[in-house]
Amino acid sequence: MPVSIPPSHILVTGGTGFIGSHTVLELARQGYNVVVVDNLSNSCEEPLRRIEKLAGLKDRIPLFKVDLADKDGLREVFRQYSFSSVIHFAALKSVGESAGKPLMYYRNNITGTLNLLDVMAEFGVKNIVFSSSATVYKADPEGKPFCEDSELGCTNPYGRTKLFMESIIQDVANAEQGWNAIMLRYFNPTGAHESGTMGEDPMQIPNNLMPYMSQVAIGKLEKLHVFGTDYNTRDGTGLRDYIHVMDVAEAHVAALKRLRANQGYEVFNIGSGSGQTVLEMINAMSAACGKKIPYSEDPRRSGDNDAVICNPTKAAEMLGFRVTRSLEQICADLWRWQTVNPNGYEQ
Ligand SMILES: NC(=O)c1ccc[n+]([C@@H]2O[C@H](COP(=O)([O-])OP(=O)(O)OC[C@H]3O[C@@H](n4cnc5c(N)ncnc54)[C@H](O)[C@@H]3O)[C@@H](O)[C@H]2O)c1
Ligand SMILES: O=c1ccn([C@@H]2O[C@H](COP(=O)(O)OP(=O)(O)O[C@H]3O[C@H](CO)[C@@H](O)[C@H](O)[C@H]3O)[C@@H](O)[C@H]2O)c(=O)[nH]1
Repeated sequence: MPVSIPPSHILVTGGTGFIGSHTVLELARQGYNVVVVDNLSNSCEEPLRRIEKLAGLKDRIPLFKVDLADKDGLREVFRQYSFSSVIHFAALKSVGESAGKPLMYYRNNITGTLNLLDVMAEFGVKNIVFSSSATVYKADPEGKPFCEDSELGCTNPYGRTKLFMESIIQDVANAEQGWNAIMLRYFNPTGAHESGTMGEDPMQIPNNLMPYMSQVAIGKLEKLHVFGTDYNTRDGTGLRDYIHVMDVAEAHVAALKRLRANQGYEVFNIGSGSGQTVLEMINAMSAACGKKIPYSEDPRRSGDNDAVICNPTKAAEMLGFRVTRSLEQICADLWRWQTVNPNGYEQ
């Protein structure tokens, strides 16, 4: 009798969140079998229903409502499915909140990652793509683009959890044969899926520029606060490297393929290579939605840097990854998502 081998799956932690859900969509579209683990602390199940429709799936995407703190719950997922790789998005991500609640951030992000790595090792799953961030880089006063070997160092607990998690994964990969680990350091993911059916759905008042701005544009918030006009940039406002969330999703599929090259531990920047100031983003979003976005010029937000730009060369050369979506598309897709879903996934 031939033995039937169960199909292998990709485990996506945090797969109902903003970047996770767009990545699950891209994986499903490319024919991968996906299983999601998420405690739904910052998301809901609805994105999975929308992915199933968009990708034309006949079956539901399995979702385990498990907290990564629950090691037994995680083991049960690994007992039920055979995984070839894990994409690990699940984390708390607010820089400001992390300064006030550092222990919550260290506990959630680091304990969660330790448990995940333990269970992966127990079940012999040794391929991982990890969500890291440009926040791990030490601020550069001249605003030079960051390369993967630029100096590291960050000033907030959230960023430090990312640095620690990178180091933990690197140590595990160095200690034991067979691990392949890819750290993706994203710059500023934003935008939404072009269908207008998926996007970012902040549970509270958004902290980040683009979701805040789109809620101002639709009239849910009164005006945008421009944090600082005296930065060392072309118009004095903060400059960042914004990247379409579907480009970020595609970078994950490229990274999954790269895991097969058995290169051990690798780090890649994921950004466009060019930056826009806050005032330039206001103009781009105003053009997309056809109305003025009211704003006031306010003092700097503590901890912000002048310019944060990516050098994307390594990802282009080794992952074959390049951004294909423009700033105009980022704003148009974000606006479509906001107008079609003024209350996010809540219906
Ligand atoms: N959005 C950005 O600008 C950005 C930039 C750089 C890096 N990142 C990183 O990318 C990842 C995804 O970010 P996002 O913007 O999609 O955030 P998100 O909050 O939308 O998604 C994270 C998901 O993880 C889940 N989660 C959190 N802690 C968990 C736990 N202990 N157990 C199980 N599930 C848990 C949340 O419910 C949520 O669905 C995060 O690791 C974040 O730090 C995000
Ligand atoms: O209401 C707002 C929000 C932001 N900004 C400015 O807009 C720029 C972008 O800010 P934001 O969207 O909050 O992104 P960052 O502070 O660059 O941080 C993001 O990008 C990092 C990677 O570069 C990630 O690690 C963080 O989690 C993610 O929040 C900065 O100059 C802010 O000062 C405003 O002027 N008004």
